Amino acid sequence: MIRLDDVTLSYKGRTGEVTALAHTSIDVKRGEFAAVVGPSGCGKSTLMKLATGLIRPTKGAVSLEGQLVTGPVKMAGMAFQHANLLPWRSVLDNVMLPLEIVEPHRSRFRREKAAYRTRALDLLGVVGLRDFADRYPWEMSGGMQQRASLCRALIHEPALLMLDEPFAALDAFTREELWVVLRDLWQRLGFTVILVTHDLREAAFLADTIHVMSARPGRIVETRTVDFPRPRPLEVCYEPAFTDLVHQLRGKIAEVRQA
Ligand SMILES: Nc1ncnc2c1ncn2[C@@H]1O[C@H](COP(=O)(O)OP(=O)(O)OP(=O)(O)O)[C@@H](O)[C@H]1O
Repeated sequence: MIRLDDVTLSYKGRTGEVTALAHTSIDVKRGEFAAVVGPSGCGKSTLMKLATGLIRPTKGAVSLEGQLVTGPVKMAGMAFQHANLLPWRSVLDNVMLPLEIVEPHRSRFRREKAAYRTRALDLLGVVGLRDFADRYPWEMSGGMQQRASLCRALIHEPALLMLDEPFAALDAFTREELWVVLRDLWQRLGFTVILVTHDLREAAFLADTIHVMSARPGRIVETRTVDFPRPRPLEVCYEPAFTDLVHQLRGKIAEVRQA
């Protein structure tokens, strides 16, 4: 589905060149849930920008469905640490925003507004916000806003969902609720995910594959397959095998931070 082939990315800053990623290769299969973890500043956000074509690699290649990525990709939905909902639009209108921008929906949106509205309401139903569709973002908690932001990222049915620390600003209980929401959305809709996170438990609970990155210049130093059976209940997080995996990941990150 998406491949980074021996990618290096250097930023040209005022104080010279900064190599954010060096010789990074990653291959995410269609429908796979991949997580990327690593120390602060290791280039996780850079990897997301490369994968969605927002920046071009200095060396190496990025391809999506076998096609070289040369500009911003349309088939990706994105969500970030802050929900960034527009305060003057209702939750429903926020969720429908990409439909007003992304082709081919944009051309159809006016004609088929009722059908799109039904799709948005269905999606809000899946994340438990059906009754809040007419509310405004400032009337909702951070967790509710992040649920709406996930719906907005998925409304145009992207094949690829890119998540950059989407739950980092939430308290521990809300974060776990949102893990379950994301797990259920992914199981129901079958999109491919790349999740960037500092939270090793989050990666271990949600992902099929975890890529561990080294400190700058970032590179993938380890890829782990997570084979806890699905559907995974939250209780899996209290099993010894889960705790062992999280400890091993933590150990690896500590090792590469010191390297
Ligand atoms: N536009 C830019 N110009 C120059 N340097 C940049 C630019 N964007 C990022 N960098 C540098 O590249 C490195 C990687 O940045 P990036 O944001 O990808 O890391 P990150 O792993 O997402 O960080 P964090 O975990 O702290 O969010 C950092 O050292 C950063 O300072």
